[in-house]
Amino acid sequence: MRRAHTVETVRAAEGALMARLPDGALMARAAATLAVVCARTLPRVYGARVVLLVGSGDNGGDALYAGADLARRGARVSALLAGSKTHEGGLAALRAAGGRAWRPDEEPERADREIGAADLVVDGLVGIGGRGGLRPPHARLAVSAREAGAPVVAVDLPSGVDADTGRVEGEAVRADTTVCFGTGKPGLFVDPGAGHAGRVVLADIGLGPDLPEPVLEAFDDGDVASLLPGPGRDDDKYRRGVLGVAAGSEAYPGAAVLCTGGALRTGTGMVRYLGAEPVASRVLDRWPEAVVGRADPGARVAAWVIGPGRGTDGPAAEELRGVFASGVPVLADADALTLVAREEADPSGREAPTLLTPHAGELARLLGADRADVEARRLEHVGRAAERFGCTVLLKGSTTLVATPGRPVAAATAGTPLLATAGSGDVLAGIAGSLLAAGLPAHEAAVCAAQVHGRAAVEARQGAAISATDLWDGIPRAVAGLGEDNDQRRRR
Ligand SMILES: NC(=O)C1=CN([C@@H]2O[C@H](COP(=O)(O)OP(=O)(O)OC[C@H]3O[C@@H](n4cnc5c(N)ncnc54)[C@H](O)[C@@H]3O)[C@@H](O)[C@H]2O)[C@@H](O)CC1
Ligand SMILES: [K+]
Repeated sequence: MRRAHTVETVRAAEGALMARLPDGALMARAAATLAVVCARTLPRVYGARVVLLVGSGDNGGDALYAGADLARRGARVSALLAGSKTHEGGLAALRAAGGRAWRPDEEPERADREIGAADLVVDGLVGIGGRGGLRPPHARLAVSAREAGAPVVAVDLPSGVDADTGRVEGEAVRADTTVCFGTGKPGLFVDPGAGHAGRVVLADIGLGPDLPEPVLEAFDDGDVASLLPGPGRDDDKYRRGVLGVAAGSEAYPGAAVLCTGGALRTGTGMVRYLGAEPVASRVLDRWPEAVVGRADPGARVAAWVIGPGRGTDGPAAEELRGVFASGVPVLADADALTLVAREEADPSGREAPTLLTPHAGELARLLGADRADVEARRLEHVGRAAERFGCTVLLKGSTTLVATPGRPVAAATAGTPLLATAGSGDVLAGIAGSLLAAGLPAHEAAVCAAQVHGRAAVEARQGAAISATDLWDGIPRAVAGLGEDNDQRRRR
């Protein structure tokens, strides 16, 4: 699992470490790893054309020292000095190694040409000292780098991405690889920043002992595989968990079928679908293995999923209050979230695990915030919702975030735009509900479900457009794929 810290904590940790080390030692460590990654990106270092985009801070310094290393190994290195000043030591090292340096604001077309002809572009415009959208000439260089065919390696984070939030105002560099120093930055794992970072490589510069708890943890397939419950030899269907599904209504029967399918395909012991006819029969027609019964918040289940397509009328609100009053884990989605936003039901006093799964619009309503604000600062808003309702909140989107009070926010890294399709959220609710019923804590159930859901979309159609029902087939393949990865890891 990769960890991320805010700029403030990174600066504090760097300060503490630097006080114990000789001057320049930390930057030398950073630049050495950066040079190794750059060299690996090139088919051959000798003779390669490397363009460094250099801003006025230490991020530019890292790029210059790494460029000097590549120049010593025979690369033709050119540094475009975009800032009002330049890291002196780095510039001297580059020149001593035979690299060139010049100012692109004086000859912008020449800069475009040089970037266009490069074998590798290194983005050292701004790092954690960046504030707001990129200013000229940085912005123009970011665009040229994006349009050039060469791979782009970003230093610490892609310039133009806000390190703490992932926000992008205006232009930003699009990297193929980001080499981040000491620890991840949240903006590398939260969209839109995550979409600019490419592959994230962590360079250990010895910051570990000086770092506090992270603000964010990014979960990949291996992390999720080790958390997923497998069916044990002695398990029967009750031990694997009975999930109560209170979803769907006459107007929206599909939600009931989709959610039940999501749960069954994840491997839940048994689904009890609780709702009226004709929806119950529709569920049974598609999933004969489900057990159906009338709506009953007192039904004996290990966990509940409530809300998708269920409606927001008086009986729906009463049912939700009844389910919240039960002592078992509850996942509330869709219409249930509307009822919570209207204060017709309140999960905040619950002691059993509780998971709310809003998209940005629903989260905005839950917090009385603006949707565009939620989209722009997802990390902050998901954390705020978790505090407000005293439970776990999963914010859907291209990077799914999961917040639980007192814990680092989790990011699931398997998001895909393929999931932006009607009914996909109902399937997610079923997957997460199944994991709650199997006994996973809400935080783990949520992040595992998001990862499985993302992989299921990719598995289902190998990149082609999908509909929500395709996800059913993708789920077992996704779970099996995660397990394989884990087995391989164990064998190594
Ligand atoms: N502090 C340390 O110990 C280490 C720092 N390192 C590097 O140092 C970086 C941080 O260095 P700095 O604090 O000098 O900051 P940066 O190099 O990230 O950027 C600061 C400079 O960029 C300019 N700038 C800010 N926002 C801008 C914008 N939107 N458009 C154009 N210019 C803008 C500022 O005027 C300032 O001159 C890290 O990201 C990392 O790359 C590494 O060398 C590892 C060690
Ligand atoms: K950068």
